[in-house]
Amino acid sequence: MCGIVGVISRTPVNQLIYDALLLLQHRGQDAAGIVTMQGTKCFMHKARGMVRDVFRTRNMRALPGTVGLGQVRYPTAGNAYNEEEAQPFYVNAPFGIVLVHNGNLTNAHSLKKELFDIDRRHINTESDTEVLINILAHELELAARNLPLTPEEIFKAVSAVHKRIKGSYAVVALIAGYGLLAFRDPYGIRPLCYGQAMGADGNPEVMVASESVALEGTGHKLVRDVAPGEAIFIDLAGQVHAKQCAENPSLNPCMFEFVYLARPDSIMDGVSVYQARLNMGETLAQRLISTMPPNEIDVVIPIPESSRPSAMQLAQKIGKPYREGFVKNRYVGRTFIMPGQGVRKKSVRQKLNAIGVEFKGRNVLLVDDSIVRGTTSKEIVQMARDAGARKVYMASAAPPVRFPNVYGIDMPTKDELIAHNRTMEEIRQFIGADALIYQDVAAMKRVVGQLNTKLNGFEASCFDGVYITGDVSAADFDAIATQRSSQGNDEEEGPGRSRLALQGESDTR
Ligand SMILES: O=P(O)(O)OC[C@H]1O[C@H](OP(=O)(O)OP(=O)(O)O)[C@H](O)[C@@H]1O
Ligand SMILES: NC(=O)CC[C@H](N)C(=O)O
Ligand SMILES: [Mg+2]
Repeated sequence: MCGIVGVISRTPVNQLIYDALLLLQHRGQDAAGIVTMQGTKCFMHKARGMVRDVFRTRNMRALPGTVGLGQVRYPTAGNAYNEEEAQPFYVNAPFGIVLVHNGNLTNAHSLKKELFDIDRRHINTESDTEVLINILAHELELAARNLPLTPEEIFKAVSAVHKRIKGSYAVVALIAGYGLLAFRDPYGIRPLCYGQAMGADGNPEVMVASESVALEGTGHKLVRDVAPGEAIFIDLAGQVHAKQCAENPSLNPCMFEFVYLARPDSIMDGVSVYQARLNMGETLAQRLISTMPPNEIDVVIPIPESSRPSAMQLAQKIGKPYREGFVKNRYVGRTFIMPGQGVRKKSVRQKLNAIGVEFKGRNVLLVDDSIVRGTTSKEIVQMARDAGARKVYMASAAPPVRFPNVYGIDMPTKDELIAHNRTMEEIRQFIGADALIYQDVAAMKRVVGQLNTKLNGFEASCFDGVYITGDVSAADFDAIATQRSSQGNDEEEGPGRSRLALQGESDTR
């Protein structure tokens, strides 16, 4: 889950894209990049780090033009430390294409070989996005017959891309001299929406983004989500052309977006993320009431940040006070999307600190949105005990995460998941809680699904083991897991340099 954005305006877009990326920062903390286009010339700046660290005044000045796109990266292929894998990617032919991608291709390894052997294209990084842009370039080359390039030809190329690539992808691409292309995989796994605003000169401006919060926060009005399999092409005059390019599209957004990834103030595929989290809290409360007497609980405490809506609703439902027992250091990013277990573990303690008075002598119910590797829960339960809690119960607003994810969440192997091959009792012992309660898979799907009856289902493979695209082979799983683990994502940054420091450091460029 990276954050992507693209915009077509009549006035400079560098600041607008920067602002949108800041609003999408929660989707990727490892690298950021922007490309703008003036005439047919493209300008790019990308580097490792958070948005505020990557773009300095002089970088912003070097991004002229009224069309552009940007990305914040959370790697699911390749390596967090490789600057060359930061997005956007660029190919010079045909026309000049710049592309940003959120998702993960499950057949990147075989496509890479096909690109070299048949299409005569060389891929120089481990990034699946480099594969994707080359497939698009190849298909656009075949589809474009005469100049000028038409939207129909572009859509033909996207149809061909859908046939070749597998996995999840929300894409924004800039075609030099023509405009902005956006498309979404046929299952609608990763989110993509677009909106409009009156530009500074009174002309309409169109923005495409991963989440509606990026549109809203930059003064754009959400028009709609891009449909699964659909492509939209926005020409340089700001006119939006749209076409369904997939044969059997079906809307199955990633459940983990609603559980954790997205911001609560976003509306995704017609579902309010905030409401989804409230509903999960409510149904978790019902489950709790039926398995454990609420009277044994003195207080409900959320594990900041993402669990707050669920914890609040749960507390209200069981009639117990909701208290903020942990303070979050606002300068530490999200731990789950940090690369490497070592840094994730260290970061939990640096990110959260207990307020003793909320724990002392009490039976506390800690609520998190999800328990994935158990890094957070294990630390937090101990912190609650250290702060004087009598009993520490733990509740997860999502069901156990038992299966790897291959669609854009970086958990490619079963063994890293705390709930894989462990009984409830074993998980409880691992995290050290006095009791442990999880959401139920069917209940979660029901209470989120009821928020938009037009959804065909969810991509919820990490919870139920069902891979929605139905085409992930054992070899694909192996290739993805091997590729990730061979990339040294757990490596230290260098003498004395922690990842945390890197994320917040200022530089004097
Ligand atoms: O079991 P784990 O492997 O620890 O993963 C799950 C935890 O990670 C996430 O928090 P994170 O700190 O990333 O972000 P948040 O501030 O949005 O909650 C999530 O909200 C859980 O707290
Ligand atoms: N999380 C994502 O969407 C990652 C995009 C792409 N697979 C990368 O690793 O850069
Ligand atoms: Mg959390």
